[in-house]
Amino acid sequence: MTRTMTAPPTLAVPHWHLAPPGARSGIGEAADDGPAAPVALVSGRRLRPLGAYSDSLRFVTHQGDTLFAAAARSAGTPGGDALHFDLAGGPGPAVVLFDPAHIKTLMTADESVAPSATHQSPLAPIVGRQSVLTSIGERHKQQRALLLPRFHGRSVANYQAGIERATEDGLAAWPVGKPVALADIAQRITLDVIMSAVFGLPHPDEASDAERRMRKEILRLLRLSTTPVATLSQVVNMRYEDPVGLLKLILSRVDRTIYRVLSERRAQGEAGLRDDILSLLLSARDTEGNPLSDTEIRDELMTLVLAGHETTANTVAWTFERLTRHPGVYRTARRAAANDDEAYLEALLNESMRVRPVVPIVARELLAPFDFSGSTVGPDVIALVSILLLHHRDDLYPDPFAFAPERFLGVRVNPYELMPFGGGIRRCLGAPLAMAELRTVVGTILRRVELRTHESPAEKPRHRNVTMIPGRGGVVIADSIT
Ligand code: HEM
Repeated sequence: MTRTMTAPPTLAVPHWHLAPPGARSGIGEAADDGPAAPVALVSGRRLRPLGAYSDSLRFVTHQGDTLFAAAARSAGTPGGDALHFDLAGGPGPAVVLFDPAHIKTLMTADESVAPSATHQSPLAPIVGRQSVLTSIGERHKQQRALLLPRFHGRSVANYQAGIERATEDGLAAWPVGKPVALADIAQRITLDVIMSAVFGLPHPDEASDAERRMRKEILRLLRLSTTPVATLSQVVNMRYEDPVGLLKLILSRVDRTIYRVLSERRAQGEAGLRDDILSLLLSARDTEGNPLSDTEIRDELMTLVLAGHETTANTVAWTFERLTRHPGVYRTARRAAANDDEAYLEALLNESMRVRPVVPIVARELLAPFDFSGSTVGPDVIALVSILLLHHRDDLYPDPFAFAPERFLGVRVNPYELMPFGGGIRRCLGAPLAMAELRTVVGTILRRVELRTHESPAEKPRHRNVTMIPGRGGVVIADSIT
């Protein structure tokens, strides 16, 4: 991608997602000369617990608006290519990065000085502390090495038939002529795919009673997590490593069903071993020959099921939320899908994940001082990579708020300029599976479903745990399905 600089920013709307296609973000301006001075996003001014909590809540619920406004304010000032803040009740002092050079420094740093901070994320109390997502160091390396082969190359090809079957089922259940939240339809598809990868179920109908109950409880957990009470519970849980309050109550129901599935499979012994991830975990041994405990397996399963389906489903929903508001792009995409134009489909998915990254932020812990363009940051600071801001830099993406898949045609993507799957040794484990699902689900919908385009305002992004999802689930109306 080329860097070009033009006029000052014109993002004159209260919410970033309503910015017109020609608006500039202001992010990516060269700094004036002068000593680098970190720019405060939230100052230490408000030290009263209530003020701190309202800042935390605003950051959780309006992350994009907060960051875009702060980044535009500081753009072009010395040190303005990073934002600093400190939210009491949150992770403590933090720096927000959105410059590819800073991000590369961070992502390629040794894990001993910049480990993942996922164990402090809102997901940690839910998935537990022993999973590939939340562990660090040697344990993370082992967990990742164990699981990686299941999410790469040939293994993903093995899931293809399941992805196609789940997509067919999803289309069959889609009512014509009625508004539907595409996230719901896509979620059923991606949940089926990940459940069969994890639990080896050829079809949901063939699941045992315990497995069906577990699926139901997981769906209930997801539905509850969209409510305002859940957002509040998320803020409350930021202070604790283990779940408390409402979250604890909800999780204990889900956990009971997971442990029931585990004991069912353990009881089946050799006969219970299938070609699935649960079997892999049940037969795994650590360096001393000990099997994984039930809690360790539970944490891993919960991680894979949660990380593995909601993200993908909401990427499908965002893709069509954008397409139905851009009739010209939608027509081009349908033609491309009908002609099996894989390059266009890939560019479309890149553009969709650029403008609406479902995981808008990833975190690392700075255990040593880091130099970001002359500002020394750390130790003991959380570095948050704002994927959302990175993806809207004027210098990398001219007209950053426009939805233009062709910008990615014939372009070799730089991994520090487009990073919907994060980066470094913590890059999304399931990215190849996610891409396979997205190609099939988005491609099939483009080919077989005629969607009504419309001019209603963009859906408001809603922040749920670590994800940014379409506020209404990506509402679309199918005029016909063939
Ligand atoms: C479009 C869909 C998806 C998106 C946008 C996405 C995004 C991400 C991101 C941003 C991270 C954090 C990376 C970092 O810290 O640098 C991550 C981690 C992870 N994702 Fe995904 N993901 C998707 C689908 C999946 C799927 C299908 C799975 C399947 C199991 C999965 C499993 C994981 C796991 C296990 C991790 C933790 C990796 C580690 O810490 O080593 N994700 N994902």
